[in-house]
Amino acid sequence: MDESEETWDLMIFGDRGVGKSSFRLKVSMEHSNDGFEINPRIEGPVDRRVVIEGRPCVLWIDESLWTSHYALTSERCLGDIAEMIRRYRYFILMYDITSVESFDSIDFHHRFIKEVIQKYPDVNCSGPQPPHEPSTKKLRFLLIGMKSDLTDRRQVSRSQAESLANTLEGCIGFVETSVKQDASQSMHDFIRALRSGSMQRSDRSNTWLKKVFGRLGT
Ligand SMILES: Nc1nc2c(ncn2[C@@H]2O[C@H](COP(=O)(O)OP(=O)(O)OP(=O)(O)O)[C@@H](O)[C@H]2O)c(=O)[nH]1
Repeated sequence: MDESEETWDLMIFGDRGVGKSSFRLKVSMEHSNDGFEINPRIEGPVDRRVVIEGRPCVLWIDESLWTSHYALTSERCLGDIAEMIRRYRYFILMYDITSVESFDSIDFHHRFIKEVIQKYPDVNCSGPQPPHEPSTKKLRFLLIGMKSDLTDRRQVSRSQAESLANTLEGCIGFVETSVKQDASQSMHDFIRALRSGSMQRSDRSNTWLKKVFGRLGT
């Protein structure tokens, strides 16, 4: 890997059927003509090279596959889940705008991630990426309302989602998107916001970023 490349590792959490795989596939396909490496593999993390604000980076996007099993999960499985989660520092909390149940589950997914990381600080991660520090303070979340094209079936309003994003610890913003629009844009906005965390407040000309950084307290 080019040393000037940044790596952004993200994992998507959300109920079954909210659109996690579709989102990853869409981001993957949208970048297939960037002139960078093409990896059509959708099983396992999507590893995609992109250029954001003129700087090359690698998006490493995975999704949680255990969603429906959390409550039934044994201690041993929870350890395995912790091992996976600790390879990621950035999380997308995804719901479907046509499903209030999936929206109601967001708080649960958010707590689950933090609790698992706190409970298993010493898991042995032997995968391709080293584990991150077991600190929940640095975790960053983006709330995504998927299927925004299905407005006639909407059950969750934008203002409800904005309120939730404001209350979730570590959540830096909220966007709605769908496979029928540019899904990568939300990804890029998220990464721009994370990347600019070290910028001075006066550098932040973008209103959306101002909102985000106001929340980060930087
Ligand atoms: N209209 C519309 N349909 C979508 C969108 N995203 C996903 N879908 C559909 O929603 C269904 C579920 O999408 P998936 O991507 O499989 O959802 P998932 O969260 O990965 O589901 P699990 O793997 O079961 O957890 C599929 O039929 C998709 O075609 C979207 O933005 N708009």
